[in-house]
Amino acid sequence: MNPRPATGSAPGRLPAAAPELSVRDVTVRFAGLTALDAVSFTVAPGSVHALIGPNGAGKSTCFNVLSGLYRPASGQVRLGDDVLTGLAPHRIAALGVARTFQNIVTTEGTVADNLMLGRHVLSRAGFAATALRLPGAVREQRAHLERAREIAELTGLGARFDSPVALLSYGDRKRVELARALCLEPRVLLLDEPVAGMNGAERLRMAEVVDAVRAQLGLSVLLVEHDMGLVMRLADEVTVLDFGRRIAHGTPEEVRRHPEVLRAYLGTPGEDTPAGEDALPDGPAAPEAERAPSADAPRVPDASPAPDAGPPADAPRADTDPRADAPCDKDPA
Ligand SMILES: Nc1ncnc2c1ncn2[C@@H]1O[C@H](COP(=O)(O)OP(=O)(O)OP(=O)(O)O)[C@@H](O)[C@H]1O
Repeated sequence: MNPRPATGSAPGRLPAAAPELSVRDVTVRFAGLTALDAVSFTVAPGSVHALIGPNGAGKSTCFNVLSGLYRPASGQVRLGDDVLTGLAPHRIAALGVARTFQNIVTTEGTVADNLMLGRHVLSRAGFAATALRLPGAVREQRAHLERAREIAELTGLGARFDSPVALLSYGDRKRVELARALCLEPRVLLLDEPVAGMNGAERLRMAEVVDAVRAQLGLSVLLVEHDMGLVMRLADEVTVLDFGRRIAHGTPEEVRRHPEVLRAYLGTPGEDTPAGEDALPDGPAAPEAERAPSADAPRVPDASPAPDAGPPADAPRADTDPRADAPCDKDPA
């Protein structure tokens, strides 16, 4: 495994160029349910790649595999030459893969405090040196603080750097979450529904920030998002999942007219949509209950594991369980 360049020694430095993130034939099962079925895709260096699909398609499960929360039953994830499959979340983060979560958990401390938490992984000074305020440790802290401030500026939080997070608007707090992930100096950023719950202005702001981050830091972004307007605007490539299978892949324009994608989202076969007409809505996807049901299956699978053979009781649900933030190393099968 290639050790990651030590950004801790030069906290202001740009991260090394993003290597390719490759997901190959990844399968995850929860008891009898196959949440991911031999899914493959590649996030090209420096690109924004969207992973979309209706509720229950397997997007969060895929993120949990990529960030080390779940171990797949089979398949492999690689970042350049490094195999990520089976590594603990903190080791994956140290190799340059950072993620945000759907639910905001940040309510404590100031923006600066939260961003410095993100820098913690890169710190070289030990606890004692920091506590004793030895000169080297003080210098390092100062450099990290400077870098955290730069990242706050980049994400539009510069003026809020010393503000308590609890006083920020929802959109600002979501950007604190993004900025905290960026403080790890990632080469690949996994964004899990970054605009969920935001109003139109906040969505636009987040889109601008993601654009700026990609352009200025040169990292790759893997985006899970229900807001098709955002996906179409930001993504270079899109992979579409449905019931754990990859049903389409291509540019945003290609997937929005793909018959399988139409079927999955709208419950209608592709030929019902006149040529040239957009397949997917530009705004946020309609709530699941408002969508037409698929011809052959319910669109909201039962999220509960089978009572007799489900995953461990403490397996994190990234979308509902705050413990999903806590590093763990569960095999869901
Ligand atoms: N911890 C778990 N235990 C049992 N089943 C699970 C677990 N996590 C996910 N599933 C199931 O796996 C399937 C994929 O779920 P996942 O959350 O990955 O979908 P998703 O595409 O992220 O959906 P959403 O858009 O609603 O977040 C669903 O059928 C879900 O019920």
